[in-house]
Amino acid sequence: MTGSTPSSVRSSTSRQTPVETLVVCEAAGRTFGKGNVAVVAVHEVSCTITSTSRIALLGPSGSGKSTLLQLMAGLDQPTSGTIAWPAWPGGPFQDPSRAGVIFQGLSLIPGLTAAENVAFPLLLQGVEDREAMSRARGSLALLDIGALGDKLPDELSGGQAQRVATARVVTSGPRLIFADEPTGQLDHVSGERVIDVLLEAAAHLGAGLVVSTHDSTVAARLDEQWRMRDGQLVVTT
Ligand SMILES: Nc1ncnc2c1ncn2[C@@H]1O[C@H](COP(=O)(O)OP(=O)(O)OP(=O)(O)O)[C@@H](O)[C@H]1O
Repeated sequence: MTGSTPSSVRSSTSRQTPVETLVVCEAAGRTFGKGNVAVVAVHEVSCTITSTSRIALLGPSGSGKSTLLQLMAGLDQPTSGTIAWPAWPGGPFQDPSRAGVIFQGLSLIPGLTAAENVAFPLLLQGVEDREAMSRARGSLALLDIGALGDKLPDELSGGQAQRVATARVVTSGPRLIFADEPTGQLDHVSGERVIDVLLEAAAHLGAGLVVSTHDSTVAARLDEQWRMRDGQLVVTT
């Protein structure tokens, strides 16, 4: 992206640390259900995410991308194998300054405006109201939706809500950013903008970034393209 570092991100502490291992999956698997109805969503995946990882996760619908992201974010538990977060032995759980997830579906808090939704994790971190709202509005502007700060989630289109969710994650300054098809509902220009913001935030925060996508143009923006098929990570380039 041309231009300066996001102000909302810039105001977070800059982390110029060496490469750090953030997630280690060892033969991790996730099976839903039991017996005849069991679905193996993720099968024996071994991989490592570091603070400099910029990974696109590709694969057909149902291949296990979302499930793997949820496992790596600590939002779900493997039914086989292990997942570890060396920097946080207790896991990144529920801490927006550790891991941030941009979900596929709607994840905004209904009663809060777009700006309040973005500011919310900052308030939880103890940032003062005015500062939190200012940083929230800065992030919304960065994603070209600065005019929507006072709208409620149900007044937003799917693509606008997706960008608010992106703003919320990058503003809270996580060390791991997981984005599940963050450009799925966006036109090309808006999608490029979202990827710009994610890459800049990851660089500034020293955060590992994993983006699941069906869009090869989006995938090409990331350093590595990982492919999933039937729950397995089949190619890592
Ligand atoms: N909570 C669940 N209960 C039962 N099955 C599930 C659950 N979540 C996912 N699955 C199944 O696990 C498999 C992998 O799903 P997942 O959502 O991870 O795929 P995906 O690659 O992200 O798909 P898409 O590209 O469509 O988002 C699918 O067969 C899906 O139906």
